[in-house]
Amino acid sequence: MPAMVVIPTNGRVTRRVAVRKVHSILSNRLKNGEEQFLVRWDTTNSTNKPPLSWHGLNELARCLELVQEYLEVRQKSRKTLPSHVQASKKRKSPDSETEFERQPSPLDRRLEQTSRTPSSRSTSVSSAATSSSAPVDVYNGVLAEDEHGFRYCRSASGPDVVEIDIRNVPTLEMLRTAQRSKVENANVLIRAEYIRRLEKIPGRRVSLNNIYDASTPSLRFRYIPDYVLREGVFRADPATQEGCQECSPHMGRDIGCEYTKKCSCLEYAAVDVSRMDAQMAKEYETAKATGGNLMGFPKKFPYYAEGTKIQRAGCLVPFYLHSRRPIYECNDNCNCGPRCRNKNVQFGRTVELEIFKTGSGAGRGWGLRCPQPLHEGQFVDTYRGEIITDAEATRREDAAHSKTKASYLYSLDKFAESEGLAPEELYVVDGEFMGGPTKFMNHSCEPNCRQYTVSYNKHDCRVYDIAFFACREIPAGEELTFDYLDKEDGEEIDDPGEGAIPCLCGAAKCRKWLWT
Ligand SMILES: C[S@@+](CC[C@H](N)C(=O)[O-])C[C@H]1O[C@@H](n2cnc3c(N)ncnc32)[C@H](O)[C@@H]1O
Repeated sequence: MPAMVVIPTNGRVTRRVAVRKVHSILSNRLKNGEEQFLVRWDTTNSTNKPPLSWHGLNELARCLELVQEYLEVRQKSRKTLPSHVQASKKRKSPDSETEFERQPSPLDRRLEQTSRTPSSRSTSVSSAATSSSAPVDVYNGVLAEDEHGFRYCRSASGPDVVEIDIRNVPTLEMLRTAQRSKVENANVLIRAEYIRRLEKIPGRRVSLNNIYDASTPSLRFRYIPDYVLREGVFRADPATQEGCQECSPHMGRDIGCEYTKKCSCLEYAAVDVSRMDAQMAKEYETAKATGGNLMGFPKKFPYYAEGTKIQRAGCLVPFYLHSRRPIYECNDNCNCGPRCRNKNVQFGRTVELEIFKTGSGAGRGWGLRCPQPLHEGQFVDTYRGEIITDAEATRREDAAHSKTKASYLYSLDKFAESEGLAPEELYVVDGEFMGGPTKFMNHSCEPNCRQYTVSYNKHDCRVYDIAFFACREIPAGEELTFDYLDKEDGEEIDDPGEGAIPCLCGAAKCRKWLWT
């Protein structure tokens, strides 16, 4: 059942609009001091006269996404409006549409004229406005309520209906009014809604900070705790998720599976040559040369244990930090217990994060930072999103017509070479429309974080986690960045390609372009 739709506001009753019937928002105005938005309603047939009606923010509380999209377009078009539409700079932000000098377009004049003659009928414009001064509230329809009590506008015609052709909307008059009408309350509500959603993210607090303008990141973006698998994407059968069985069942944060040398989760982990005697080192060299089994050799554990270097507990050890080796964590099927120190990323984020506006001077849009200092090797968060096929990723990239799209796409290609996977067999994570706060991590040519492959199932070479770790000590409040290119030192770098985005990371060794 839908939530209650009638809410009392200042003694009045407000009905929410039927969100699913809303097509888009086309304009804004102030009426009696209230910020209102012109809603275009969906129709079953294509028509040049779809129903349109003006509604206040109380009624639109459930379609703030559309209000935000409209405001973004309005903001962009403000810069490109012809001068005769732009507000005179001499006048100071009038609060009401009656406060500025009007220069009605022919259509506006007609609307105005017909609204004064209720009985007149016109093929394109008619009106039932009872007062000549009353602004028109509904076009091409009449207000109605659906079966749940939500308000909408349905198509109607007749002498009482003001008609308008959608091709003329917004009219010049509407554009002028819109440009001069404040939208402060809308911006405040949009920001509050975004913060409400951030508060629902599991784990430590994620906050929003923008000292530069009234904008808020898109409400279209959905925060999700785990990957969303799209068509044609499959995870390996959970039965293949082998757990280590020969490890002791009481592994804790201070001791881990590697001491048994039999941990099958660490089977593919890096071998720790420093813990071998001469005999074992010889056997290891032979096994390596002949492709033999490396089980039984001591393995390098990815994370520092509790109690050894207390400051660094859970941080990546330098060997992993400075390599591109995948990290294999223990999983639910392991014998080692829930607190095994070889479990870290799977417990999720443990640091606070802040999404912040970098400012027009910086030019990187929104960014991410941590209000507390981070240690070298400390886990920050994973990258989340929809997992799509390689073909779907190509389709989305082509449809986007912009290099920006590529910066949200991560190919899960870590095991492509070792497992002989063809490019078209690979999956891609798209974090543009749904994901986590790491969506806001910008690129730097001298980054303070790096992305690592973390797997919980060595038999699934196509679905694994991408986890960000601090690659050096990071002071509180420093922007968290990583290198979008992520090449090995000395590895050849391709040309950035046509339409490449200039890099604004500001690093001394900046490569000047964003390789997306
Ligand atoms: C994954 S998003 C990061 C969040 C983004 N800044 C935002 O406001 O939503 C990647 C996009 O951010 C911008 N960006 C990231 N790093 C940048 C950099 N070093 N210089 C310029 N733009 C950058 C580019 O537009 C890029 O396509």
